Amino acid sequence: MMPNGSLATEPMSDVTGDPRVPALRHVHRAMAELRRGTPVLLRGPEGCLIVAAAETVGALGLAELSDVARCAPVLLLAPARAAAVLHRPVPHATEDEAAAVALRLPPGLTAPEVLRSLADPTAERLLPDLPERVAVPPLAQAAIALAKLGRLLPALVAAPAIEAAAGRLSLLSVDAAEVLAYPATAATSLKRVAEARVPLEDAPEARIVAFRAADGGIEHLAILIGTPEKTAAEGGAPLVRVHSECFTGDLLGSLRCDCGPQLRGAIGRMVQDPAGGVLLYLAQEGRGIGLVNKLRAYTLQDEGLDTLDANRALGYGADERNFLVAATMLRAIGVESIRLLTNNPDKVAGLTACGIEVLGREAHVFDPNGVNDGYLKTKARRFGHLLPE
Ligand SMILES: Nc1nc2c(ncn2[C@@H]2O[C@H](COP(=O)(O)OP(=O)(O)OP(=O)(O)O)[C@@H](O)[C@H]2O)c(=O)[nH]1
Ligand SMILES: [Zn+2]
Repeated sequence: MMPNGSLATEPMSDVTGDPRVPALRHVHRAMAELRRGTPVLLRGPEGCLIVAAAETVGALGLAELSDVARCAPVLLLAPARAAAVLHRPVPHATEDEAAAVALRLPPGLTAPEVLRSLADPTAERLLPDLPERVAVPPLAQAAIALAKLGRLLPALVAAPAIEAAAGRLSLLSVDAAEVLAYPATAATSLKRVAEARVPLEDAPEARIVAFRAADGGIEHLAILIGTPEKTAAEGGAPLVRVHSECFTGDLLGSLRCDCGPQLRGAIGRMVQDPAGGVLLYLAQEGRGIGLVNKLRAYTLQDEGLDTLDANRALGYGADERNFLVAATMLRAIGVESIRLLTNNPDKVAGLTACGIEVLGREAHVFDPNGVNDGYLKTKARRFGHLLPE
């Protein structure tokens, strides 16, 4: 603590020569390349794979990819999306096959709009015939992971490639291992970068501490209510809420979810609690799939899927969040034993696995509002949320 009671902020890691920075930098740049439709070269012991996101790639990116490719490109899809495209289950034998299914792309199917229709279940279906399933190239798992990190649909045009050719076109290359390690590396590199007192309507003494990872990505926030650090220093367990950002619910008051009432309700509970509280506001919108994909998931939910199946139909897992982010922030604040405000047993397990001692769970239930009734029921039925009898 600084003499005035504020938390010391720390210089960014590249200043201090953090060895994690180069790997984080490569992966962060690679995500941005995919997002703007530029191919990226993945390197691994098995060779190189040139990939471009089906959602964003255009004619230029496809031409660059073909220049570098050693053979005709395939389309990599997350298995759940591939099953929908092929109208049949897609069993897998290897780790790469569990992460991705490869489909042959006859020349006419590489038009950007056809690729997008294969990637996106909410897009108009343009494909006349079912594509053929082919062998999954090495590094497919990292390719799918990179698209997900970029909050893109997990669907990529991909081909084994020659590294020198990619270099000639100035295409970015990144180690597949760095991509797979990125979530944990970024989470453990989080540092406090700013702190301010921000009186809130419901909590006049609130403070906000901002955290940034060494990749320079989007910041996560901790809202401190009362004196949770003092409670922790004296051996007590403050109340903690791990809240994943929800633009629609938190800011707009969307009725589709229960996030708004849970956010305000958590602050209200913490103000009343003599131990104080920490509300972690994590930049993991849509359970980690991003706002754009959450909107796509909503479209699928309007067509009859529930919140879990909608995520899967997009090629994402049911919950893509990384609770190491929360654990790292709590440790930085000095709070390692907590009472957790949640109905979600996965949050308790996730934080415990990251070394946080969850001494108790407190329910955080709000009545359905007439629109989110099905969503809340799905959370209880399919995510195992614990609701009072
Ligand atoms: N993908 C997806 N995300 C959603 C949907 N509805 C809400 N979310 C996101 O879910 C996250 C909120 O989840 P949390 O409030 O942490 O809730 P939880 O994991 O259900 O557990 P609790 O702690 O019990 O509330 C936010 O990031 C929302 O944007 C949906 O239909 N699809
Ligand atoms: Zn929400």
